[in-house]
Amino acid sequence: MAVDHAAAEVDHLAAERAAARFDVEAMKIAWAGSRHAVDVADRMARLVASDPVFRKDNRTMLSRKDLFKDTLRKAAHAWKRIVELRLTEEEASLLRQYVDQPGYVDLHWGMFVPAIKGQGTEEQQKKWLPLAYKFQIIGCYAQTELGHGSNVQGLETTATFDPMTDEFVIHSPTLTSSKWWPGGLGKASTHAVVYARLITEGKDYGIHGFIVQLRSLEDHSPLPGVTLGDIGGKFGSGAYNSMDNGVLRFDHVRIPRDQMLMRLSQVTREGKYVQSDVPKQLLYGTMVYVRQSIVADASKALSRAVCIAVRYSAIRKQFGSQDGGPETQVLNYRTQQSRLFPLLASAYAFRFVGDWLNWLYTDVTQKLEVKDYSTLQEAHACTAGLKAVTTSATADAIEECRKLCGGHGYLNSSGLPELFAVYVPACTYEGDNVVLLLQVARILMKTVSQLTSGKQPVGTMAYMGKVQHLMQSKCAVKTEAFEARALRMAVNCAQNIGQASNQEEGFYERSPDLLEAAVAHIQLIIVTKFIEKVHQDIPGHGVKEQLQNLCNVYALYTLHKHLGDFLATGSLTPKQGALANEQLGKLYAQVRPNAVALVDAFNYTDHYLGSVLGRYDGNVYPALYEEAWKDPLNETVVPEGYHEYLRPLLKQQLKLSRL
Ligand SMILES: CCCCC/C=C\C/C=C\C/C=C\C/C=C\CCCC(=O)SCCNC(=O)CCNC(=O)[C@H](O)C(C)(C)COP(=O)(O)OP(=O)(O)OC[C@H]1O[C@@H](n2cnc3c(N)ncnc32)[C@H](O)[C@@H]1OP(=O)(O)O
Ligand SMILES: Cc1cc2nc3c(=O)[nH]c(=O)nc-3n(C[C@H](O)[C@H](O)[C@H](O)COP(=O)(O)OP(=O)(O)OC[C@H]3O[C@@H](n4cnc5c(N)ncnc54)[C@H](O)[C@@H]3O)c2cc1C
Repeated sequence: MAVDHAAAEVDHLAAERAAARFDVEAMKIAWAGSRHAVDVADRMARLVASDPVFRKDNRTMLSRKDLFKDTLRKAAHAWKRIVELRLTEEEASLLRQYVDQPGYVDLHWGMFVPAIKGQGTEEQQKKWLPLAYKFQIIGCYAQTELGHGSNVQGLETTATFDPMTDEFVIHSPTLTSSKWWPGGLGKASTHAVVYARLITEGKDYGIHGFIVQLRSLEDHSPLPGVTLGDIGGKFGSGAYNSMDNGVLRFDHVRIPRDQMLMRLSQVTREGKYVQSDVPKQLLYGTMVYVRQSIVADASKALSRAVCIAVRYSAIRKQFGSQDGGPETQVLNYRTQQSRLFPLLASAYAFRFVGDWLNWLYTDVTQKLEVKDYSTLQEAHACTAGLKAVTTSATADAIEECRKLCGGHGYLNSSGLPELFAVYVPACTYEGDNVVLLLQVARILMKTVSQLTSGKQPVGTMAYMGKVQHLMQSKCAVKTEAFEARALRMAVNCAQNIGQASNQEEGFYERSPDLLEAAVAHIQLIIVTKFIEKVHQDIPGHGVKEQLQNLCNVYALYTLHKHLGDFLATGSLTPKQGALANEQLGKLYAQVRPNAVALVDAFNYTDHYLGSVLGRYDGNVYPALYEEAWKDPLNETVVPEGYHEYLRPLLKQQLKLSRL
């Protein structure tokens, strides 16, 4: 009976796949970006999935110590494979992604190396990068302190130049100046890029980066004057606990002068501070780089959750049978569709805006090389804003996917609890989302204030130049409604701030509204980039149509969810709002037969998904049943503790009942 039932579920996914109205292989290419991208990702995913060292199904059952050791083992094994197989940078980075276990390597490659590349001189790069590339040193990014994370200018660690010895003295003057949070710092790193206040000739020049060795390269013990360790267990079982986020204190630790990252500014042998002719914000360049990669990462995390929820919703049946006929797949419920399909559309939306952001980042970097700083603000606003909007939406969506899977979604074996626990700090790290949106809002206010002086906004702000038209128009076209909403919200905020006695006070008072204006601006960017994508030539039977549908779903769902904004700003009439909702229902019906194929296009292996509910073959129930028995609690039939705590209790009850 159980076996028959399982076979029927497997057939269900086959039937879903057969019903799809587009070419899945071509959609894989549209999702990944090219045939090459599909092939290389597929190869790396299979390499990881087929290697027993990379097994991760027991991860949530490991103690913190075992989990950490497992992470070290996986990282070392991954490196061995990368070297043995002579993998390219692209292949190696994909391999690490598919290993799918947060660890020191993420910060080594993701922040330590980029910080040296972005802020080190050529000479410094020549010295340090080869060591890092060969893992002769392991580095992390030590910026945040116990007392300050968001307010980078408020950091307290000092780097005081000593002209007598030509050294900097790195010191933690207070408890709150202890470095706190850097990943890889707690147990693994030998070096760090440390951000500290540069003091020379008695003057504080603010925050600068320094390369500091922390541990002996012989026996890994902390160097004299360095105190360091792990900051303790974090949210969720397994999850981010594989990472050794650390604490670090310095007691007058000396480093040579040439370990200050000197691309942006220098200290001479005599102790003179020299500022290069580059904007000082380039100090924040590593954060900009990581924020853009976090946007690409959002679509990965979201698509994994959606893949699990869609496949399981096609398998799961509840109600709907009369006189013993088949029950309804929960995917057929309109409510399930209206909760799930916008998330599917968001995964595609974030994927494409992530690609565009990567293009923008590359373009800005090339301009910086030739000292063109004109697009720096645009890069900051787009990376900060998109990082904030996509990570918040993704964290919420993973939790929604858990609920969409009912009770079984709460099991670790569904993969969703761990995915959520690993993902949710993305709303905080690399800039708290609210803090980042307020940065976007500042730039919006600056842009609005310049409109009257005739300065034409450029890039993603260009629409604000159509101020006359957008403030008055009735919007018939979808993008125009998004533009009008964003602009009118920004202009409202600017007018309200203008009425305050001083600008800063006004900004502070209006910050909740500013946050919403920033979200509106960023959502406009996401919608615009999705539309631009579907206007491109996209090969493959039915692929463009599916993407067009998803683009409409994303835009109309966003519009529906924020209808209050559109109505309050007069960007849409209530009637248009109601029509949009009607339309959305029709679009869901078009997505329905394609849903399983649309998540197949992500091309994830079962290993990477890590979910019994999201299995490609749909064989969910036997897998769930089998998985339960693997829990250490089931190693014995009678639990440990029975003799101490259950038996005496039960015997006591027996005695009492005999009384
Ligand atoms: C396992 C899953 C991993 C998934 C990740 C996937 C991929 C990532 C790859 C690798 C990474 C690996 C693992 C990732 C895991 C964890 C990593 C976490 C690492 C960290 O977590 S690492 C610490 C990050 N910590 C922050 O993120 C602090 C946030 N806090 C700030 O960032 C600033 O502190 C701010 C901006 C709030 C205020 O700063 P402020 O007070 O100095 O500035 P102010 O507001 O006065 O602005 C003055 C002028 O600078 C401009 N401006 C500001 N920022 C700029 C920028 N970035 N670029 C260009 N211009 C900028 C303004 O627009 C203005 O311009 P103007 O003068 O023209 O108006
Ligand atoms: C898993 C994880 C990994 C990390 N890895 C690293 C790392 O490798 N290296 C590193 O240096 N750091 C790392 N960090 C630190 C991280 O970058 C900071 O935690 C982050 O920048 C937020 O700063 P905070 O903790 O000071 O938050 P706070 O700024 O203290 O935020 C607390 C609250 O105050 C609000 N708030 C703060 N300022 C304002 C404002 N101006 N206006 C309105 N509201 C405000 C925030 O919205 C939030 O609600 C990591 C953090 C985590 C969780």
